[in-house]
Amino acid sequence: MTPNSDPTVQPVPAAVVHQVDAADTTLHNPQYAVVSLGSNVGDRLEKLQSAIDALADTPGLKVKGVSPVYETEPWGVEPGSQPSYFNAVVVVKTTLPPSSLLERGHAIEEALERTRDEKWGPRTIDVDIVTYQDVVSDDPKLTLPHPHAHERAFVLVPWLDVDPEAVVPGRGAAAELLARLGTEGVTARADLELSLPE
Ligand SMILES: Nc1ncnc2c1ncn2[C@@H]1O[C@H](COP(=O)(O)OP(=O)(O)OP(=O)(O)O)[C@@H](O)[C@H]1O
Ligand SMILES: Nc1nc2c(c(=O)[nH]1)N=C(CO)CN2
Repeated sequence: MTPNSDPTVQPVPAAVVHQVDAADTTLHNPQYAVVSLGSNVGDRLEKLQSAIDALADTPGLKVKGVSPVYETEPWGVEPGSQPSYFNAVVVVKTTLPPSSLLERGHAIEEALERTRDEKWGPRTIDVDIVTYQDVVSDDPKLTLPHPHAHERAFVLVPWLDVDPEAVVPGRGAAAELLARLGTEGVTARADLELSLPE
């Protein structure tokens, strides 16, 4: 039988071949992203762990590293106006594009009953995309790197624990940025631990 003589075999349209090839490239080309987690309402450690577990349950995403836990003074608000945060940083390897990773972050925030009452208000959980590879974008829906990452010691300190060579694209080495900022208000909670899901 010649290749095209079987009447049950339909030719695959070129557009579909192209899409499948593109998807295949993505599947074989996972990207690294850095995600910052913060909680200052409820059982803060449990919220961070639930967010990590939910990230690990995401198809197309593997959690590669989880930082230690830090207790941090609320940044960007009146001192004493909010409870302290627990913060951590997670490194993930993913085939999800940045927009889908953001959507997943929002879904995790919703599942953990995050409310959005005020800018930088207290929250059960905050899931921020710090970097997605070395992508730079000023889209307000997803700004990359995160527009405040370079000025937040509560992001840079745990990030440097999991990646001492970390770089904020367009801003420079995280270690140098942190040296300028200082680590005041960021305290290691060595008595607490987050686990990397199996
Ligand atoms: N890198 C990013 N990571 C997460 N959200 C982002 C990012 N860039 C832009 N956004 C947008 O910011 C919007 C507001 O996010 P959110 O309510 O979590 O802000 P916030 O946590 O109060 O402040 P901040 O973003 O300064 O930490 C989101 O709906 C999202 O579309
Ligand atoms: N210490 C600390 N301060 C914050 C945090 C946070 O996660 N930790 N998140 C904010 C909004 O995303 C605003 N301020």
